[in-house]
Amino acid sequence: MNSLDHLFDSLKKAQARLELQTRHAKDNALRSVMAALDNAREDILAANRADVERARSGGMKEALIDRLALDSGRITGIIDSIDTIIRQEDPIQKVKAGWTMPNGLFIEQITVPLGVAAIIYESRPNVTVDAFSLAYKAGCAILLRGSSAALESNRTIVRAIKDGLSRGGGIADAVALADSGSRDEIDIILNARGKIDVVLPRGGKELIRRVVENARVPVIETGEGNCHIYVEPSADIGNAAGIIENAKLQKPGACNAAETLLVRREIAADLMPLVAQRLAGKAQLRCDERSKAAIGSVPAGLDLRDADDSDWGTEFLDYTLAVKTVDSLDEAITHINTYGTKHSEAILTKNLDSAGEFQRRVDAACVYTNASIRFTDGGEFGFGAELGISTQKFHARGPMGLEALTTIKYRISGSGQIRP
Ligand SMILES: NC(=O)C1=CN([C@@H]2O[C@H](COP(=O)(O)OP(=O)(O)OC[C@H]3O[C@@H](n4cnc5c(N)ncnc54)[C@H](OP(=O)(O)O)[C@@H]3O)[C@@H](O)[C@H]2O)C=CC1
Ligand SMILES: N[C@@H](CCC(=O)OP(=O)(O)O)C(=O)O
Repeated sequence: MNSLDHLFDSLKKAQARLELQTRHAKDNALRSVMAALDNAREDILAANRADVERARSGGMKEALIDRLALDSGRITGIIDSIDTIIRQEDPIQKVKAGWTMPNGLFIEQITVPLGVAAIIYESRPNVTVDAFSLAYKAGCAILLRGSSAALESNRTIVRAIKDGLSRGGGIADAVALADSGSRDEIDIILNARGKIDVVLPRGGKELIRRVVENARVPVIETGEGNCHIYVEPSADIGNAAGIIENAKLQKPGACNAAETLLVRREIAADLMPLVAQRLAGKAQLRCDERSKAAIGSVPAGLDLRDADDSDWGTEFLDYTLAVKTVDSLDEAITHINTYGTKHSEAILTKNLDSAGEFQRRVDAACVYTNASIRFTDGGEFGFGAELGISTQKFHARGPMGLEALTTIKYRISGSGQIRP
Protein backbone atom coordinates (compact mmCIF):
# COMPACT_ATOMS: atom_id res chain seq x y z
CA MET A 1 0.00 0.00 0.00
CA ASN A 2 1.47 3.40 -0.95
CA SER A 3 0.37 6.92 -0.15
CA LEU A 4 -1.73 7.24 -3.32
CA ASP A 5 -3.44 3.84 -3.32
CA HIS A 6 -6.58 5.17 -1.63
CA LEU A 7 -6.86 7.81 -4.39
CA PHE A 8 -6.32 5.26 -7.16
CA ASP A 9 -9.15 3.13 -5.71
CA SER A 10 -11.61 5.99 -5.38
CA LEU A 11 -10.74 7.34 -8.83
CA LYS A 12 -11.36 3.95 -10.40
CA LYS A 13 -14.72 3.54 -8.72
CA ALA A 14 -15.70 7.10 -9.60
CA GLN A 15 -14.68 6.60 -13.24
CA ALA A 16 -16.90 3.52 -13.57
CA ARG A 17 -19.86 5.65 -12.45
CA LEU A 18 -18.87 8.69 -14.49
CA GLU A 19 -18.68 6.65 -17.67
CA LEU A 20 -22.41 5.96 -17.37
CA GLN A 21 -23.45 9.58 -16.82
CA THR A 22 -25.51 11.31 -19.48
CA ARG A 23 -24.23 14.42 -21.18
CA HIS A 24 -26.89 16.39 -19.35
CA ALA A 25 -25.66 15.19 -15.93
CA LYS A 26 -22.02 15.88 -16.76
CA ASP A 27 -22.79 19.36 -18.09
CA ASN A 28 -24.90 20.22 -15.04
CA ALA A 29 -22.07 19.16 -12.76
CA LEU A 30 -19.61 21.28 -14.75
CA ARG A 31 -21.97 24.28 -14.55
CA SER A 32 -22.02 23.87 -10.80
CA VAL A 33 -18.19 23.79 -10.79
CA MET A 34 -18.23 27.12 -12.65
CA ALA A 35 -20.34 28.62 -9.87
CA ALA A 36 -18.15 27.10 -7.15
CA LEU A 37 -14.98 28.52 -8.70
CA ASP A 38 -16.64 31.90 -8.96
CA ASN A 39 -17.60 31.73 -5.26
CA ALA A 40 -14.07 30.71 -4.32
CA ARG A 41 -12.49 33.51 -6.36
CA GLU A 42 -11.08 35.43 -3.38
CA ASP A 43 -9.73 32.26 -1.72
CA ILE A 44 -8.06 31.21 -4.97
CA LEU A 45 -6.49 34.63 -5.40
CA ALA A 46 -5.17 34.60 -1.82
CA ALA A 47 -3.70 31.11 -2.23
CA ASN A 48 -2.16 32.13 -5.53
CA ARG A 49 -0.60 35.23 -3.99
CA ALA A 50 1.10 32.97 -1.44
CA ASP A 51 2.43 30.71 -4.25
CA VAL A 52 3.67 33.70 -6.25
CA GLU A 53 5.43 35.19 -3.23
CA ARG A 54 7.13 31.88 -2.47
CA ALA A 55 8.14 31.46 -6.12
CA ARG A 56 9.49 35.00 -6.36
CA SER A 57 11.53 34.70 -3.21
CA GLY A 58 12.82 31.36 -4.53
CA GLY A 59 14.12 33.18 -7.63
CA MET A 60 11.57 32.09 -10.27
CA LYS A 61 12.03 34.29 -13.36
CA GLU A 62 9.30 36.74 -14.29
CA ALA A 63 8.28 35.01 -17.52
CA LEU A 64 7.46 31.93 -15.41
CA ILE A 65 5.83 33.94 -12.62
CA ASP A 66 3.49 35.12 -15.35
CA ARG A 67 2.43 31.51 -15.93
CA LEU A 68 1.77 30.95 -12.24
CA ALA A 69 0.05 34.21 -11.37
CA LEU A 70 -3.73 34.58 -11.40
CA ASP A 71 -5.86 37.68 -11.28
CA SER A 72 -9.59 38.06 -11.38
CA GLY A 73 -9.60 38.33 -15.18
CA ARG A 74 -7.64 35.10 -15.54
CA ILE A 75 -10.02 33.32 -13.18
CA THR A 76 -12.91 34.51 -15.33
CA GLY A 77 -11.11 33.14 -18.38
CA ILE A 78 -10.63 29.79 -16.64
CA ILE A 79 -14.32 29.63 -15.70
CA ASP A 80 -15.33 30.59 -19.25
CA SER A 81 -13.28 27.76 -20.67
CA ILE A 82 -15.49 25.31 -18.74
CA ASP A 83 -18.48 26.83 -20.49
CA THR A 84 -16.83 26.19 -23.86
CA ILE A 85 -16.28 22.57 -22.86
CA ILE A 86 -19.91 22.26 -21.77
CA ARG A 87 -20.97 23.45 -25.22
CA GLN A 88 -18.89 20.76 -26.93
CA GLU A 89 -20.60 17.53 -27.98
CA ASP A 90 -20.34 14.56 -25.65
CA PRO A 91 -17.26 12.73 -26.98
CA ILE A 92 -18.43 9.40 -25.53
CA GLN A 93 -20.61 6.73 -27.20
CA LYS A 94 -20.21 8.34 -30.60
CA VAL A 95 -20.47 5.87 -33.45
CA LYS A 96 -17.38 6.50 -35.58
CA ALA A 97 -18.12 3.79 -38.13
CA GLY A 98 -20.52 0.91 -38.65
CA TRP A 99 -20.78 -1.87 -41.20
CA THR A 100 -22.47 -5.21 -41.81
CA MET A 101 -20.38 -8.28 -42.67
CA PRO A 102 -21.59 -10.82 -45.26
CA ASN A 103 -22.53 -13.15 -42.37
CA GLY A 104 -24.88 -10.48 -40.99
CA LEU A 105 -22.70 -9.36 -38.07
CA PHE A 106 -23.18 -5.66 -37.48
CA ILE A 107 -19.93 -4.05 -36.32
CA GLU A 108 -19.72 -0.56 -34.90
CA GLN A 109 -16.78 1.46 -33.69
CA ILE A 110 -17.79 3.60 -30.73
CA THR A 111 -15.89 6.06 -28.57
CA VAL A 112 -15.26 5.31 -24.90
CA PRO A 113 -13.25 7.08 -22.17
CA LEU A 114 -9.58 6.19 -21.69
CA GLY A 115 -10.42 5.59 -18.03
CA VAL A 116 -8.41 6.98 -15.14
CA ALA A 117 -5.91 9.58 -16.30
CA ALA A 118 -3.09 11.24 -14.38
CA ILE A 119 -1.54 14.50 -15.45
CA ILE A 120 1.79 15.80 -14.15
CA TYR A 121 2.06 19.45 -15.07
CA GLU A 122 3.83 22.76 -14.72
CA SER A 123 3.07 25.67 -12.42
CA ARG A 124 -0.03 26.81 -14.27
CA PRO A 125 -3.16 26.80 -12.10
CA ASN A 126 -5.41 27.09 -15.15
CA VAL A 127 -4.33 23.58 -16.17
CA THR A 128 -5.88 22.25 -12.96
CA VAL A 129 -9.31 23.37 -14.13
CA ASP A 130 -8.78 22.70 -17.83
CA ALA A 131 -7.56 19.13 -17.31
CA PHE A 132 -10.33 18.34 -14.84
CA SER A 133 -13.10 19.76 -17.08
CA LEU A 134 -11.93 17.96 -20.20
CA ALA A 135 -11.55 14.71 -18.27
CA TYR A 136 -14.96 14.97 -16.64
CA LYS A 137 -16.72 15.64 -19.93
CA ALA A 138 -14.82 12.74 -21.53
CA GLY A 139 -15.89 10.38 -18.75
CA CYS A 140 -12.39 10.06 -17.31
CA ALA A 141 -11.47 10.36 -13.65
CA ILE A 142 -8.30 12.36 -13.21
CA LEU A 143 -5.42 12.55 -10.78
CA LEU A 144 -3.83 15.99 -10.89
CA ARG A 145 -0.18 16.40 -9.99
CA GLY A 146 0.65 20.05 -10.51
CA SER A 147 3.96 21.69 -9.76
CA SER A 148 4.85 22.13 -6.11
CA ALA A 149 5.22 25.83 -6.97
CA ALA A 150 1.44 26.04 -7.43
CA LEU A 151 0.44 23.85 -4.49
CA GLU A 152 -1.70 26.34 -2.56
CA SER A 153 -3.51 27.52 -5.70
CA ASN A 154 -4.19 23.95 -6.78
CA ARG A 155 -5.44 22.85 -3.35
CA THR A 156 -7.91 25.73 -3.26
CA ILE A 157 -9.06 25.16 -6.83
CA VAL A 158 -9.56 21.42 -6.36
CA ARG A 159 -11.52 22.05 -3.15
CA ALA A 160 -13.82 24.35 -5.14
CA ILE A 161 -14.16 21.82 -7.96
CA LYS A 162 -15.16 19.07 -5.54
CA ASP A 163 -17.59 21.38 -3.82
CA GLY A 164 -19.14 22.27 -7.18
CA LEU A 165 -19.43 18.61 -8.17
CA SER A 166 -21.11 17.70 -4.89
CA ARG A 167 -23.59 20.55 -5.14
CA GLY A 168 -24.32 19.87 -8.80
CA GLY A 169 -25.08 16.15 -8.42
CA GLY A 170 -21.72 15.22 -9.90
CA ILE A 171 -19.13 12.67 -8.80
CA ALA A 172 -16.66 14.47 -6.53
CA ASP A 173 -14.29 11.50 -6.36
CA ALA A 174 -13.66 11.71 -10.11
CA VAL A 175 -10.95 14.27 -9.39
CA ALA A 176 -8.07 14.15 -6.93
CA LEU A 177 -4.95 16.17 -6.28
CA ALA A 178 -1.63 14.56 -5.43
CA ASP A 179 -0.45 17.26 -3.08
CA SER A 180 2.46 16.02 -1.00
CA GLY A 181 4.73 18.34 -2.99
CA SER A 182 7.25 15.51 -3.22
CA ARG A 183 8.40 13.98 -6.49
CA ASP A 184 8.11 10.53 -4.90
CA GLU A 185 4.43 10.62 -5.79
CA ILE A 186 5.38 10.97 -9.45
CA ASP A 187 7.22 7.64 -9.27
CA ILE A 188 4.19 6.07 -7.61
CA ILE A 189 1.97 7.33 -10.44
CA LEU A 190 4.38 6.03 -13.07
CA ASN A 191 4.24 2.57 -11.47
CA ALA A 192 0.47 2.44 -11.01
CA ARG A 193 -0.07 -0.23 -13.62
CA GLY A 194 -3.67 -1.42 -13.63
CA LYS A 195 -4.74 1.61 -11.57
CA ILE A 196 -3.97 4.46 -13.95
CA ASP A 197 -4.87 4.02 -17.63
CA VAL A 198 -2.80 6.87 -19.02
CA VAL A 199 -0.27 9.41 -17.77
CA LEU A 200 0.14 12.78 -19.42
CA PRO A 201 3.41 14.43 -18.46
CA ARG A 202 3.25 18.12 -19.33
CA GLY A 203 6.53 19.91 -18.80
CA GLY A 204 10.19 20.17 -19.68
CA LYS A 205 12.92 17.76 -20.76
CA GLU A 206 13.76 16.45 -17.30
CA LEU A 207 10.19 15.52 -16.50
CA ILE A 208 9.68 13.83 -19.85
CA ARG A 209 12.94 11.89 -19.53
CA ARG A 210 12.02 10.66 -16.07
CA VAL A 211 8.57 9.61 -17.23
CA VAL A 212 9.67 7.89 -20.42
CA GLU A 213 12.45 6.01 -18.66
CA ASN A 214 10.41 4.90 -15.67
CA ALA A 215 6.75 4.63 -16.64
CA ARG A 216 5.10 1.24 -16.42
CA VAL A 217 1.78 2.80 -17.39
CA PRO A 218 0.86 4.08 -20.87
CA VAL A 219 2.11 7.62 -21.54
CA ILE A 220 1.12 10.38 -23.93
CA GLU A 221 4.10 12.71 -24.01
CA THR A 222 3.95 16.41 -24.40
CA GLY A 223 7.23 18.13 -24.95
CA GLU A 224 9.25 21.28 -24.77
CA GLY A 225 8.86 23.79 -27.56
CA ASN A 226 11.98 24.89 -29.38
CA CYS A 227 9.88 26.63 -32.02
CA HIS A 228 10.99 28.59 -35.10
CA ILE A 229 9.76 31.26 -37.46
CA TYR A 230 11.26 31.17 -40.93
CA VAL A 231 10.91 34.28 -43.12
CA GLU A 232 11.13 33.98 -46.91
CA PRO A 233 12.09 36.80 -49.32
CA SER A 234 8.47 37.16 -50.53
CA ALA A 235 7.06 37.74 -47.02
CA ASP A 236 5.20 40.93 -46.16
CA ILE A 237 7.74 42.68 -43.92
CA GLY A 238 5.17 44.48 -41.75
CA ASN A 239 3.20 41.28 -41.12
CA ALA A 240 6.39 39.37 -40.46
CA ALA A 241 7.58 41.85 -37.82
CA GLY A 242 4.17 41.73 -36.11
CA ILE A 243 4.13 37.93 -36.07
CA ILE A 244 7.69 37.73 -34.74
CA GLU A 245 6.92 40.23 -32.00
CA ASN A 246 3.78 38.35 -30.99
CA ALA A 247 5.43 34.93 -31.08
CA LYS A 248 8.30 36.13 -28.89
CA LEU A 249 6.73 38.61 -26.51
CA GLN A 250 3.09 37.72 -25.95
CA LYS A 251 3.94 34.88 -23.51
CA PRO A 252 7.64 34.04 -23.65
CA GLY A 253 7.32 31.42 -20.90
CA ALA A 254 4.89 29.34 -22.98
CA CYS A 255 6.01 26.27 -24.89
CA ASN A 256 4.64 27.70 -28.17
CA ALA A 257 6.67 30.93 -28.03
CA ALA A 258 9.29 31.48 -30.75
CA GLU A 259 12.87 30.69 -29.76
CA THR A 260 14.71 31.06 -33.08
CA LEU A 261 14.10 33.29 -36.07
CA LEU A 262 15.46 32.03 -39.39
CA VAL A 263 15.80 34.82 -41.93
CA ARG A 264 16.51 34.35 -45.62
CA ARG A 265 19.65 36.16 -46.74
CA GLU A 266 17.74 38.16 -49.42
CA ILE A 267 15.35 39.79 -46.92
CA ALA A 268 17.65 40.13 -43.90
CA ALA A 269 18.65 43.77 -44.52
CA ASP A 270 14.97 44.80 -44.78
CA LEU A 271 13.58 42.70 -41.95
CA MET A 272 16.27 42.78 -39.26
CA PRO A 273 16.21 46.56 -38.60
CA LEU A 274 12.46 46.33 -38.08
CA VAL A 275 12.76 43.29 -35.79
CA ALA A 276 15.50 45.05 -33.84
CA GLN A 277 13.31 48.12 -33.41
CA ARG A 278 10.28 46.10 -32.29
CA LEU A 279 12.25 44.07 -29.74
CA ALA A 280 14.55 46.83 -28.45
CA GLY A 281 14.14 47.16 -24.70
CA LYS A 282 11.92 44.09 -24.65
CA ALA A 283 13.99 41.08 -25.64
CA GLN A 284 17.57 40.04 -26.11
CA LEU A 285 18.64 39.09 -29.65
CA ARG A 286 21.34 36.45 -30.10
CA CYS A 287 22.38 36.85 -33.72
CA ASP A 288 24.71 35.01 -36.03
CA GLU A 289 27.18 37.23 -37.88
CA ARG A 290 25.03 37.90 -40.96
CA SER A 291 21.81 38.73 -39.12
CA LYS A 292 23.74 41.01 -36.76
CA ALA A 293 25.26 42.89 -39.69
CA ALA A 294 21.81 43.18 -41.31
CA ILE A 295 20.53 45.20 -38.34
CA GLY A 296 22.79 48.10 -39.32
CA SER A 297 22.69 50.85 -36.73
CA VAL A 298 21.63 49.33 -33.42
CA PRO A 299 18.47 50.95 -31.97
CA ALA A 300 18.67 52.37 -28.43
CA GLY A 301 17.94 49.78 -25.77
CA LEU A 302 18.56 46.74 -27.96
CA ASP A 303 20.30 43.94 -26.05
CA LEU A 304 22.31 42.42 -28.90
CA ARG A 305 24.60 39.41 -28.38
CA ASP A 306 26.47 36.98 -30.58
CA ALA A 307 24.76 33.63 -30.97
CA ASP A 308 26.70 30.48 -30.30
CA ASP A 309 25.87 27.00 -31.51
CA SER A 310 24.20 25.97 -28.26
CA ASP A 311 21.54 28.64 -28.84
CA TRP A 312 20.00 26.73 -31.74
CA GLY A 313 19.04 23.87 -29.44
CA THR A 314 17.89 26.02 -26.52
CA GLU A 315 14.33 26.67 -25.41
CA PHE A 316 14.91 30.00 -23.63
CA LEU A 317 11.39 30.34 -22.17
CA ASP A 318 12.36 33.96 -21.73
CA TYR A 319 12.70 37.32 -23.47
CA THR A 320 15.46 35.97 -25.69
CA LEU A 321 15.40 35.24 -29.42
CA ALA A 322 18.16 33.53 -31.42
CA VAL A 323 18.47 34.68 -35.04
CA LYS A 324 20.17 32.91 -37.93
CA THR A 325 20.42 33.84 -41.61
CA VAL A 326 19.80 30.99 -44.04
CA ASP A 327 20.44 30.70 -47.77
CA SER A 328 17.54 28.50 -48.80
CA LEU A 329 14.22 26.94 -47.86
CA ASP A 330 16.02 23.62 -47.68
CA GLU A 331 18.52 24.98 -45.15
CA ALA A 332 15.68 26.36 -43.01
CA ILE A 333 13.79 23.06 -43.05
CA THR A 334 16.94 21.09 -42.26
CA HIS A 335 17.74 23.43 -39.36
CA ILE A 336 14.22 23.05 -37.96
CA ASN A 337 14.18 19.28 -38.34
CA THR A 338 17.60 19.15 -36.62
CA TYR A 339 17.00 21.46 -33.65
CA GLY A 340 13.19 21.64 -33.37
CA THR A 341 11.18 19.66 -30.85
CA LYS A 342 8.29 18.75 -33.21
CA HIS A 343 5.99 21.30 -31.57
CA SER A 344 5.07 24.39 -33.66
CA GLU A 345 6.85 25.87 -36.68
CA ALA A 346 5.98 28.70 -39.06
CA ILE A 347 6.91 29.93 -42.51
CA LEU A 348 6.15 33.53 -43.49
CA THR A 349 5.88 33.77 -47.27
CA LYS A 350 3.68 34.70 -50.22
CA ASN A 351 5.07 31.78 -52.21
CA LEU A 352 2.56 28.92 -52.12
CA ASP A 353 5.10 26.36 -53.34
CA SER A 354 7.45 27.22 -50.48
CA ALA A 355 4.59 27.11 -47.99
CA GLY A 356 3.51 23.69 -49.29
CA GLU A 357 7.03 22.30 -49.16
CA PHE A 358 7.57 23.66 -45.64
CA GLN A 359 4.30 22.20 -44.37
CA ARG A 360 5.03 18.79 -45.91
CA ARG A 361 8.67 18.47 -44.88
CA VAL A 362 8.76 20.02 -41.42
CA ASP A 363 8.19 17.29 -38.84
CA ALA A 364 6.10 19.02 -36.17
CA ALA A 365 2.65 18.73 -34.59
CA CYS A 366 1.61 22.16 -35.92
CA VAL A 367 2.93 23.86 -39.06
CA TYR A 368 1.80 27.40 -39.84
CA THR A 369 1.86 29.67 -42.86
CA ASN A 370 1.74 33.41 -42.17
CA ALA A 371 0.48 33.24 -38.58
CA SER A 372 1.89 33.28 -35.07
CA ILE A 373 2.84 29.93 -33.54
CA ARG A 374 1.28 31.15 -30.27
CA PHE A 375 -2.01 29.76 -31.63
CA THR A 376 -0.99 26.21 -30.71
CA ASP A 377 -3.47 25.92 -27.92
CA GLY A 378 -6.62 23.89 -27.29
CA GLY A 379 -8.67 27.03 -26.64
CA GLU A 380 -7.43 28.71 -29.82
CA PHE A 381 -8.15 25.52 -31.80
CA GLY A 382 -11.77 25.51 -30.58
CA PHE A 383 -11.40 22.65 -28.04
CA GLY A 384 -12.29 24.85 -25.06
CA ALA A 385 -9.06 23.93 -23.27
CA GLU A 386 -6.19 21.51 -23.60
CA LEU A 387 -4.47 18.78 -21.64
CA GLY A 388 -1.21 19.74 -23.25
CA ILE A 389 0.39 19.67 -26.65
CA SER A 390 1.48 16.25 -27.76
CA THR A 391 4.77 16.36 -29.64
CA GLN A 392 4.80 12.61 -30.28
CA LYS A 393 2.81 10.69 -32.83
CA PHE A 394 0.84 7.99 -31.04
CA HIS A 395 -2.81 8.39 -30.13
CA ALA A 396 -2.80 12.19 -30.13
CA ARG A 397 -0.76 14.95 -31.72
CA GLY A 398 -0.81 18.71 -31.10
CA PRO A 399 -3.23 20.36 -28.66
CA MET A 400 -5.16 17.63 -26.85
CA GLY A 401 -8.83 18.23 -26.15
CA LEU A 402 -11.73 15.89 -25.45
CA GLU A 403 -10.98 13.46 -28.24
CA ALA A 404 -7.50 12.73 -26.87
CA LEU A 405 -9.13 11.31 -23.74
CA THR A 406 -11.17 8.78 -25.67
CA THR A 407 -10.40 5.50 -27.30
CA ILE A 408 -12.65 3.16 -29.24
CA LYS A 409 -14.50 -0.02 -28.54
CA TYR A 410 -16.02 -2.35 -31.15
CA ARG A 411 -19.69 -3.13 -30.56
CA ILE A 412 -20.73 -6.26 -32.44
CA SER A 413 -24.35 -7.31 -32.79
CA GLY A 414 -25.25 -10.75 -34.08
CA SER A 415 -28.22 -13.04 -34.48
CA GLY A 416 -26.66 -16.37 -33.55
CA GLN A 417 -23.69 -16.43 -35.94
CA ILE A 418 -20.83 -18.87 -35.20
CA ARG A 419 -17.43 -18.87 -36.86
CA PRO A 420 -17.04 -21.73 -39.37
N1 LIG B 1 3.94 20.59 -24.99
C1 LIG B 1 3.24 21.04 -23.97
O1 LIG B 1 2.04 20.87 -23.87
C2 LIG B 1 3.89 21.79 -22.89
C3 LIG B 1 5.25 21.86 -22.77
N2 LIG B 1 5.80 22.52 -21.72
C4 LIG B 1 7.24 22.59 -21.59
O2 LIG B 1 7.54 22.49 -20.20
C5 LIG B 1 8.67 23.25 -19.90
C6 LIG B 1 8.39 24.28 -18.89
O3 LIG B 1 7.81 23.75 -17.81
P1 LIG B 1 8.52 23.90 -16.41
O4 LIG B 1 7.93 25.00 -15.67
O5 LIG B 1 9.97 23.84 -16.61
O6 LIG B 1 7.95 22.61 -15.79
P2 LIG B 1 8.75 21.42 -15.25
O7 LIG B 1 9.03 20.44 -16.31
O8 LIG B 1 9.88 21.88 -14.40
O9 LIG B 1 7.65 20.86 -14.24
C7 LIG B 1 6.47 20.25 -14.68
C8 LIG B 1 6.07 19.21 -13.66
O10 LIG B 1 7.00 18.14 -13.68
C9 LIG B 1 7.60 17.96 -12.41
N3 LIG B 1 9.01 17.68 -12.68
C10 LIG B 1 9.91 18.48 -13.23
N4 LIG B 1 11.10 17.86 -13.39
C11 LIG B 1 10.91 16.63 -12.89
C12 LIG B 1 11.77 15.49 -12.75
N5 LIG B 1 13.03 15.52 -13.12
N6 LIG B 1 11.24 14.38 -12.20
C13 LIG B 1 9.97 14.35 -11.80
N7 LIG B 1 9.13 15.39 -11.90
C14 LIG B 1 9.59 16.50 -12.44
C15 LIG B 1 7.37 19.25 -11.67
O11 LIG B 1 7.32 18.98 -10.30
P3 LIG B 1 7.77 19.99 -9.15
O12 LIG B 1 8.01 21.30 -9.79
O13 LIG B 1 6.62 19.99 -8.23
O14 LIG B 1 8.94 19.39 -8.53
C16 LIG B 1 6.04 19.70 -12.24
O15 LIG B 1 4.96 19.07 -11.58
C17 LIG B 1 9.07 23.90 -21.16
O16 LIG B 1 10.06 23.10 -21.74
C18 LIG B 1 7.79 23.90 -21.97
O17 LIG B 1 8.00 23.97 -23.35
C19 LIG B 1 5.03 23.10 -20.77
C20 LIG B 1 3.67 23.03 -20.87
C21 LIG B 1 2.99 22.43 -21.94
N1 LIG C 1 -1.28 26.41 -25.06
C1 LIG C 1 -0.69 27.27 -24.07
C2 LIG C 1 0.77 27.02 -24.02
C3 LIG C 1 1.06 25.64 -23.55
C4 LIG C 1 1.62 25.72 -22.21
O1 LIG C 1 0.90 25.59 -21.25
O2 LIG C 1 2.92 26.01 -22.14
P1 LIG C 1 3.73 26.52 -20.91
O3 LIG C 1 3.46 27.97 -20.81
O4 LIG C 1 5.12 26.21 -21.29
O5 LIG C 1 3.28 25.88 -19.70
C5 LIG C 1 -0.88 28.71 -24.47
O6 LIG C 1 -0.96 28.97 -25.66
O7 LIG C 1 -0.83 29.57 -23.62
